[in-house]
Amino acid sequence: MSAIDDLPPLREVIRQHALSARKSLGQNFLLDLNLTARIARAAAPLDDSTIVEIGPGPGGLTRALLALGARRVIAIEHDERAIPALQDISARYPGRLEIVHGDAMTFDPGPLLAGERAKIVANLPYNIATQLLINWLTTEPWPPWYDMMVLMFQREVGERIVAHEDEEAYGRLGVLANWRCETKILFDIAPSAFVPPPKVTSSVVRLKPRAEPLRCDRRLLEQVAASAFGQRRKMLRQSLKSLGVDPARLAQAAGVDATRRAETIPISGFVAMARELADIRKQAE
Ligand SMILES: C[S@@+](CC[C@H](N)C(=O)[O-])C[C@H]1O[C@@H](n2cnc3c(N)ncnc32)[C@H](O)[C@@H]1O
Repeated sequence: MSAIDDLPPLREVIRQHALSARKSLGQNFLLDLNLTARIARAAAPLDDSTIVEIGPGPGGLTRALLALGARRVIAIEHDERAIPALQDISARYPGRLEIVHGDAMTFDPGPLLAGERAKIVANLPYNIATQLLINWLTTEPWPPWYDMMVLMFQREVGERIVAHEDEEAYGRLGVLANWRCETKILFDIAPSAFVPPPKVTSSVVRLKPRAEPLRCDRRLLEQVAASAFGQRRKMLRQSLKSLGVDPARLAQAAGVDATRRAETIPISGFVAMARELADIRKQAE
């Protein structure tokens, strides 16, 4: 019997449903239910909450979320082989698990949530993890439909998500993530905890949406960050040329030193430049 419920151990579930891991689906399963419970607890309080889980696979994290009290779990899984295993979990927790056989890249949970607040919790498939996060971070309107995200990434991606100015991992992802959310790496998980083990260590990251991020146009902020970090070793007066405006004028109007490099500019500096870019482009119309 497992630590968290009276369902069969995950190794048995995997054998029973012939769920041999597929690399193309980013499948690295977590079989230790104490670890999945630790991830689920990071999204506390779970009582009364609705969880959107991406990629439940054989259901280790799903079981932890339900056993720890999540009122409703909407689980989106691409691999049809996992659906019967998830149906067994649903039978153990009647009315609390909704299984969606679909692609998280295109699935919109809006209609299922019908205005209900939710949290996103997932051990993400690494091949699409960053793109999924960007999709959630660029959701409009803001504040978004979720109150919290607790997500597992390769540690290198986790470091980019939480990075601020003057840190090596600081880049476009850090600007976007920390502009809109408070971010934190909670703990690491060693490759040996997974079946099959990935090549690198994983990190569990929590992101809490800011109610009022510094005001600017999200698309322009992304453009400025992409342009500045596209040539991260160059001064802004060079790297911002791709925006099609005078970089020195833009930086000066934003109160930013154009001889500095992208990696030294705080998020407030990028926001200021995005706002000035909007003004300069409007004047040019
Ligand atoms: C890293 S595994 C995690 C499995 C399970 N949650 C665990 O912790 O053991 C990623 C899961 O995402 C699923 N997946 C991959 N691509 C997907 C997609 N586009 N949409 C939904 N699920 C996907 C995989 O089939 C797999 O079950």
